[in-house]
Amino acid sequence: MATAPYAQPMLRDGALDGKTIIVTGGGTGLGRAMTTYFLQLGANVVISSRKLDVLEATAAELRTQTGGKVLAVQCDVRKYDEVEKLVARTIEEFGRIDVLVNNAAGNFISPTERLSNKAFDVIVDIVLKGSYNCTLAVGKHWIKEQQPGTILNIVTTYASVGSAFVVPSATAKAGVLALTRSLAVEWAKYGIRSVAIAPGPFPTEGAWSRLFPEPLASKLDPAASVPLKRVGSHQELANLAAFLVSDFASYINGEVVTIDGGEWLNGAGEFNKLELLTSDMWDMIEKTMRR
Ligand SMILES: CCCCCCCCCCC/C=C/C(=O)SCCNC(=O)CCNC(=O)[C@H](O)C(C)(C)COP(=O)(O)OP(=O)(O)OC[C@H]1O[C@@H](n2cnc3c(N)ncnc32)[C@H](O)[C@@H]1OP(=O)(O)O
Ligand SMILES: NC(=O)C1=CN([C@@H]2O[C@H](COP(=O)(O)OP(=O)(O)OC[C@H]3O[C@@H](n4cnc5c(N)ncnc54)[C@H](OP(=O)(O)O)[C@@H]3O)[C@@H](O)[C@H]2O)C=CC1
Repeated sequence: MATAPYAQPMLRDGALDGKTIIVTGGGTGLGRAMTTYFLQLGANVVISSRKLDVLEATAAELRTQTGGKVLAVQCDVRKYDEVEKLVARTIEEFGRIDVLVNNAAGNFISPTERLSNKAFDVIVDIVLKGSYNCTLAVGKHWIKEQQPGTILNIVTTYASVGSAFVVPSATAKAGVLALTRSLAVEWAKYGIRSVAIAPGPFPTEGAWSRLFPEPLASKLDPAASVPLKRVGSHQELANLAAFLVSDFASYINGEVVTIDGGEWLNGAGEFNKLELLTSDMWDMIEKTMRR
C-alpha cells in the first residue's frame, strides 16, 4: 500500500546539514522518530535517557538505517550534574550544540486523590525539572559562547487547558509551555528561539502502556475523539519538528504548534456533540424551527 502523503518526509535533503541536536528521551517513541528524520536530513544527533542499553540499540539501528552520526549518552534529566555532563560530552564529540529537544517525559493515568506526593513528584521532576535543567545547561553554554540556538519543547494539547486524570503531567507541561513563551522573549536577544509542539494522540509503546492500559484499551478508541478520525503518524510529527528546528523557521519564536487533527477543540465547542444527529433529525429540527 502507498504511504499516505502526510506520512512522507517533507524537507529537502541536507536541510539540517551541520547542525548538532540533543534529543532527550531519544531512544524510544516520538524521540526516536524525530532523531531518525534529523539524521536523514544531515544533522548529528545525541540521544539521551536513563536506559543506556535502549539508547545504544537505537543508535546502532539508526546508524545503519541512515548512515548518520548518532551518539548515545546516559542522562537522567532530573539530575543537573548529569545534564552538564551530557552538554560536555556533546561538545567533546561534535564541537557544538545547535538544537535542544526537550522530549523526555513520564506519565500515567490516575484519579489525583489516589496519588502519593512521590507520584506527583516523579512526573513533575521528569517533565518540568528535566526540561528546565536541560534548557538552563544548554542555554548557559550558548550565551557564554555567543552562539545562537533553538529549543523545541514537546508538550501536549492539555498543557494550555488542563486535563483530568493526568494532573501531574498537565501541571508540568503547563510549566514547560510557560518556559517556552517566557524564554522566547528573554533569550531572543542571544539569538535563542524557543518553540513547542503540542501533539494529540500518536501511538507509542511508552504512552499507550501508561495511558491506555487494559481494560481501558479495549473500551476506548483514541481516534474517536479526533475530528479527522485518525491518530497521528510519527513521520508527520518528525516533519513538523524538523521544520521548527530548521533555519526555515527562523522567524518562529514562542509559538506552540498543535498537531492533533483538531482533537482539543472537539471538547470545547458547545454544539460539537450535535455531530451525533442524523440527517433525518436535522430535517425534523429544521421543520420545527421554521414553523
Ligand atoms: C480518553 C481518550 C483520550 C485520547 C487522547 C490521547 C492523547 C494522548 C495525550 C498524551 C499526552 C502525554 C503523554 C506522555 O507524556 S506519554 C509518556 C509516557 N512515557 C513514560 O511515562 C516513560 C517514562 N515513565 C516511567 O519511567 C515510569 O512510568 C514512571 C517514572 C513515570 C513511573 O515509574 P515507576 O512506577 O517505576 O516509578 P517509581 O517507582 O519511582 O514511583 C514513583 C511514585 O509514583 C507512584 N506511581 C507509579 N505509577 C503509578 C500509577 N499508575 N498510579 C499511581 N501512582 C503511581 C509510585 O507508587 C511511587 O509512589 P510511592 O513511592 O509513594 O508509592
Ligand atoms: N505519544 C503521544 O500520544 C503523546 C506524546 N507526547 C509527548 O511526546 C514525548 C514523547 O513521548 P512518547 O514517545 O509517546 O513516550 P516514550 O515513553 O517513548 O518517551 C519518553 C522518553 O522519556 C525518557 N525518560 C523518562 N524519564 C526520563 C528521565 N528521568 N531522564 C531522561 N529521560 C527520561 C524515556 O527513556 P528512559 O526510560 O530510558 O529514561 C523515554 O525514552 C513526551 O514529551 C510526551 O509527553 C505528548 C502528547 C501525546
